[in-house]
Amino acid sequence: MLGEDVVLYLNDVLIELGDFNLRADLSVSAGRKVAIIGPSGAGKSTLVGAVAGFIPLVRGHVSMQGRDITQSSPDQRGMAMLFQDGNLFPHLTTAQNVGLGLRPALRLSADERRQVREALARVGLAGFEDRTPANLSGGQQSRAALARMLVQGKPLMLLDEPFAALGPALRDEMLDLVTEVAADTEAAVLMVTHAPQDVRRFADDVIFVEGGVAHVPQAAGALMDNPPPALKTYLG
Ligand SMILES: Nc1ncnc2c1ncn2[C@@H]1O[C@H](COP(=O)(O)OP(=O)(O)OP(=O)(O)O)[C@@H](O)[C@H]1O
Repeated sequence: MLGEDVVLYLNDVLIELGDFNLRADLSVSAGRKVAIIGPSGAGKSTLVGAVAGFIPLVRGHVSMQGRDITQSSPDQRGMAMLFQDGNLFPHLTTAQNVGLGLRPALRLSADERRQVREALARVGLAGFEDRTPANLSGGQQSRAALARMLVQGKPLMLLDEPFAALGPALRDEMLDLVTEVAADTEAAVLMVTHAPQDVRRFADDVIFVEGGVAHVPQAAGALMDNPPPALKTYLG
């Protein structure tokens, strides 16, 4: 039996995309920050896509907090997601983009509008409510997307290289903000990244994806200090 604090469980999962296969049999505990790393083309985005429900499984089951979501659509899975691009709708204001996290139809109550304002203030965007994304910097756009995750308050946040386009200092700021948002909402985080320094800054655990397998999460510090051969080769 799995412990009660397991938020995500991939049970004997097999994913196939054309000739590509990926296996995963692992769990993520509540509140853990997990980096997904591995060589290009190893299947990191595929793993996240399967967890999010965009890629069907050939075999196995995905559970969230004990609920089998294998057949659930992405919007029914109870996760918040952030991807590399396209996180904000260009025709909506910052406040509306965040409000979508509460209500897809955007008819917010006074209390929900207050939540949106508070979330924007929490990520350093007070006063930016009425701007559209085109009038925000890259870092501000990332902050707005994180504010949306904050109001969603889901137990799992999935991020696929959301800050790849930002410079190193800004990336560090955003990773710290993800940590704060996750702490506020007590969410676990699964984040794809290419950068070993991101792992050290952010992650409690690492899922190493390589050779057609998403390996079980291992403690980040010990793994990075003493990587097994395949990880050592990847890290260079
Ligand atoms: N729709 C598809 N049909 C067939 N093969 C696919 C499809 N999508 C991805 N693949 C293949 O699946 C493998 C894993 O791709 P994926 O994007 O998950 O890798 P990744 O580890 O995220 O890579 P990167 O670090 O370069 O972003 C690759 O070999 C890719 O070519």
